[in-house]
Amino acid sequence: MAPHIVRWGIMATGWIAETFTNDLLIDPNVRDASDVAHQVVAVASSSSKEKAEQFISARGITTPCSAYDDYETLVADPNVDVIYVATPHSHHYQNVRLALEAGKNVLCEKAFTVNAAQTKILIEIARKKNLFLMEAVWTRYFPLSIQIRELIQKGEIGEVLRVVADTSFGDDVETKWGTTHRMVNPDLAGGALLDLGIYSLTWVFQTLYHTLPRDQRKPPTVTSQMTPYHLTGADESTTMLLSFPTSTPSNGPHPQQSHGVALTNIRVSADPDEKGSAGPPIRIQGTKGEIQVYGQPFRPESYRIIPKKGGGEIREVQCPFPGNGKGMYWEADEVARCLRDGKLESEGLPLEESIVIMEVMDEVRKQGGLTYPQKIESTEYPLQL
Ligand SMILES: NC(=O)C1=CN([C@@H]2O[C@H](COP(=O)(O)OP(=O)(O)OC[C@H]3O[C@@H](n4cnc5c(N)ncnc54)[C@H](OP(=O)(O)O)[C@@H]3O)[C@@H](O)[C@H]2O)C=CC1
Ligand SMILES: O=C1OC[C@@H](O)[C@H](O)[C@H]1O
Repeated sequence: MAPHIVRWGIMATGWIAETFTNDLLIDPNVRDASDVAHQVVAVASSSSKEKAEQFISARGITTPCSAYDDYETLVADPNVDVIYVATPHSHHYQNVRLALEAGKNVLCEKAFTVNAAQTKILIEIARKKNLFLMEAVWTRYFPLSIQIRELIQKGEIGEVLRVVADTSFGDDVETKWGTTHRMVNPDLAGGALLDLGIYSLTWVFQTLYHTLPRDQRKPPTVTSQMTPYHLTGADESTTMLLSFPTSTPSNGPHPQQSHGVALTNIRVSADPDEKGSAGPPIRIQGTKGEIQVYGQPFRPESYRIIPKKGGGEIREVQCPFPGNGKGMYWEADEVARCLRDGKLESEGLPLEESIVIMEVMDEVRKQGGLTYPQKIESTEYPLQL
């Protein structure tokens, strides 16, 4: 059967737009995804048309691909099926809304928006207009993540009661990020939480929340601490403790809560020697054993299943990246399949779950006293940022 072809429009030409587009251009057959195919048909840069043209030629795109010098023209292009939004967090609400208002489906980089109120409005608009919308949390679509969620659902490690996830870089923050880089710049909704902490939350949510039947998923309570970066006020370190209700009293003697510990830091590393000597950044602990995940939490490479004593052998599973990809093609394939099947959201990360995660981050910022400039917290539209 012929593959379902999706025509992408790329909004912005920065680092992740390059990486994502490179992955789109890898032949899906190398990852056994012959049911879908991707074409990059338009690229827009708010800086200049030349930048968009350079982006297209640097990727070696030889099929017809339009270059635009503004996002408005991109979202009006009738050849585009779906827009990939690759701008800083601060701009997601305005940029996604622009695309939705123009009738386009959207895949938007993480963190979805600056706050949950913005996310909710985007979802409302997408639903009203029958458009597909998804937060691009790529890690969720890795075969590794899918396998681990299935193992948990099959009861491989029993009831999962605790998950620890650490997404931390040990950078010389002042030298590496300065004050204006999007990683630390409050004007761009920078900081460890929205940039990296979301991956720790992803691991906590995809193991403790997403693995439950939908009607049993309940938002967690959260307590947290935050350390501001002295030069900008954005968080350089955030530590979160989440507590999920697990069962009703009628379920008998089971614990009533599972705990997620979500860590993020840009000054101390989860993997200081970059050889994994510090141990797994993710531990998923159940009553019958543990799953440990290795590699960066956003791009894990392997996992180990450690049964409780007497429960069998340790198993190690390597998860390669076919075609030398970064691993972003798996989320792109998910978008293509959803569009093919007429789905308006992805099962891997339902919109309701994106809202709950944004609400957790709102609460953590409230507890830590981190607010961003009013303009980027606003739900007003359109706004010139
Ligand atoms: N999934 C992943 O692994 C990763 C995801 N990300 C996410 O992707 C998004 C972008 O990050 P990244 O690509 O690293 O960022 P970059 O700074 O490299 O690129 C952002 C691009 O957004 C456009 N832009 C529009 N307005 C602004 C503005 N006011 N300031 C800066 N840029 C602007 C620019 O493109 P132009 O001039 O062409 O319009 C710019 O090149 C973020 O949401 C981030 O969290 C980032 C890295 C990895
Ligand atoms: O999303 C991300 O994942 C990879 C990191 O290097 C990057 O800073 C972050 O934005």
